[in-house]
Amino acid sequence: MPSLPSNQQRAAHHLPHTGIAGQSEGTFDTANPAYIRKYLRTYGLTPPRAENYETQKTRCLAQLALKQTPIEKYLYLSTIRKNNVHLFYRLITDHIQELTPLIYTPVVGEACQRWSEIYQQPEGMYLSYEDKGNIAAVISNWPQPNVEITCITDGSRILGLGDLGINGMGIPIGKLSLYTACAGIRPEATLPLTLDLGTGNKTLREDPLYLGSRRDKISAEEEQEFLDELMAALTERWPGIVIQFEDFKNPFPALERYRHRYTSFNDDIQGTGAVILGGVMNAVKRSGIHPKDQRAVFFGAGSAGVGVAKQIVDYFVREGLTEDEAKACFYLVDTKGLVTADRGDRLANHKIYFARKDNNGQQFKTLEDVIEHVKPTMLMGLSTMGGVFTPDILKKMAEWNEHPMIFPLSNPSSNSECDLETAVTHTDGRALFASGSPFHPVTFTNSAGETKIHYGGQGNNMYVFPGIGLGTILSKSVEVTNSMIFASGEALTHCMTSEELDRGLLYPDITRIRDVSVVVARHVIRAAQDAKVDRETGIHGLSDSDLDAWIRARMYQPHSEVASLEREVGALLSSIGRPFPNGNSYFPNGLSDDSDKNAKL
Ligand SMILES: NC(=O)C1=CN([C@@H]2O[C@H](COP(=O)(O)OP(=O)(O)OC[C@H]3O[C@@H](n4cnc5c(N)ncnc54)[C@H](O)[C@@H]3O)[C@@H](O)[C@H]2O)C=CC1
Ligand SMILES: CC(=O)C(=O)O
Ligand SMILES: [Mg+2]
Repeated sequence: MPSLPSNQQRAAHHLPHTGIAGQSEGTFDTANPAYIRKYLRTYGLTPPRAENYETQKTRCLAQLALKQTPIEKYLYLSTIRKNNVHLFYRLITDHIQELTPLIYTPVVGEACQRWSEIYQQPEGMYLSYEDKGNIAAVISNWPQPNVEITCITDGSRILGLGDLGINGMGIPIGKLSLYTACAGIRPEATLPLTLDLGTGNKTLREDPLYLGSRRDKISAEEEQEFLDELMAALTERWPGIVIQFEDFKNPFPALERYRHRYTSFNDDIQGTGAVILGGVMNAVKRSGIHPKDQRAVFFGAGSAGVGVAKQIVDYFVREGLTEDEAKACFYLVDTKGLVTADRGDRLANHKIYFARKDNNGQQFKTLEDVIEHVKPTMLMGLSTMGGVFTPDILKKMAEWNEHPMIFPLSNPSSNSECDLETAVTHTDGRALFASGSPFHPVTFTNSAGETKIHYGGQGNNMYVFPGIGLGTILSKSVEVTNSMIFASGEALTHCMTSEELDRGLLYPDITRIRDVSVVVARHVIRAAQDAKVDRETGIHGLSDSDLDAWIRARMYQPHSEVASLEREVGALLSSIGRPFPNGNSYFPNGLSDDSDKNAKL
């Protein structure tokens, strides 16, 4: 007769509660019925009543409401994730719109600024420059055996907040929480990773509470050697792992070096490029202006600015423009003004592609000058400079365009180049608007006396990276190709409902993000198949609806965790000829099988 699992087997199945994100496995879930608690050996360790999800949620939301500050709310939610990971994800998925700003931008920005001050528990892995030569050994300390995706930062450019060193850990944790909440990647398959490679932030280095090394930032060559060892160590331990780079100050060299060698992508260049591509495709359609007549001013010519501009070039080329014609639609601006070939400074490599050569020796120093010169149809903000899209600039955009595209994309909210209300007010309610961080809807009466509620789109890579990760994992792709990235952004245009279009949205309603991630993942899988980088060949012949169903069946559902535990225990009981217990009451006869005497409560 098959025996009940030994304590060791149970322990392996339900890893001990160490406080690492994703590890609590619902062990102490107050929704677990008594016989499950007995199976898990947690009977008596939680209050007696087995409650339903709604009751749990009511309590959590009431406790959350009692927290006074955003950081208190952030910490409260982190504690729930630590104590009961499934409850955390039930809360987030059921209240995605209200709770995402607390675990992601904008509040994660403040959490990172204060990370060493508010630190309470381990939630990810830290690797230091001193670990060079031993990275594989350190990685072997990560207790979860089956990691499928990691998000890595060195903290050197956290949102628009600058170099925060290891305090940037909030970002990998927040991003990976969204992989789980939005795309159903199992929590224990995610690894938040922060590199302690020194920091150029002197204030942090001198802060006695700072939890990272006091060294100055290592050189680019040292960083490359470190990353070479890290990439090899990660794939050695978890072959097939998807590696997402996030919030590095200069991410271009690593992207070029690893994109064809590892299953990796850069979220700030590629994920942002894709998500804004999706919003721009919708906005261009709405504006009625053909791509050849579009003129785009990008305030900010860094990783995100260049990544976004390049994706839109690809889109314009697909719409019939030559690459030169498409490129000519873009005017990039950095701290020194319009990026031109003859500006007199040595341009960083990533800017050279977009450097203007048609300026006849004239240089344009300020955003206002560039705007007067270009009279753009779209204005993108990826500069980290809050409030630079002034009422004057917005009024001009509305003078020149029936539907000006205004995309202040810098994070967090305080760095947004303008807010929704300012954009709506100074364009007489005609702006096509998307921002990196969310803004509340605005009610506005225009000059014709019409009153309308305006909803800003959230042009944030969170609409695509979860689906990119899911599609890449499920298709077992060896590489994340440009075509997979483009497909993820284009997928967003296929997700809009007629009701969302009527509301003037450029992005699907965030409450539908899990459905959206399925569509994004499907498009990513199809692109991987076309590029022949996938290894999951069994799904090649599936129709779209069958592929969607196949994807959904593989997504983690936090609402099904108790049920799946019940199935597990039920199968175990029937295999040893025990009746399945009725209701939540009591485990018949206790777990007193001879093979596992200690299991008896
Ligand atoms: N909405 C989204 O999904 C995303 C938003 N972002 C946001 O975009 C911003 C920029 O990120 P990255 O491009 O990665 O940073 P970056 O540091 O690579 O680039 C910043 C760019 O802004 C320019 N800039 C800075 N101050 C300026 C000033 N006073 N005047 C003119 N130009 C100025 C810099 O010259 C540089 O070209 C950040 O706030 C980040 O949060 C980044 C990725 C995704
Ligand atoms: C959203 C994001 O990735 C950023 O602001 O860096
Ligand atoms: Mg980022």
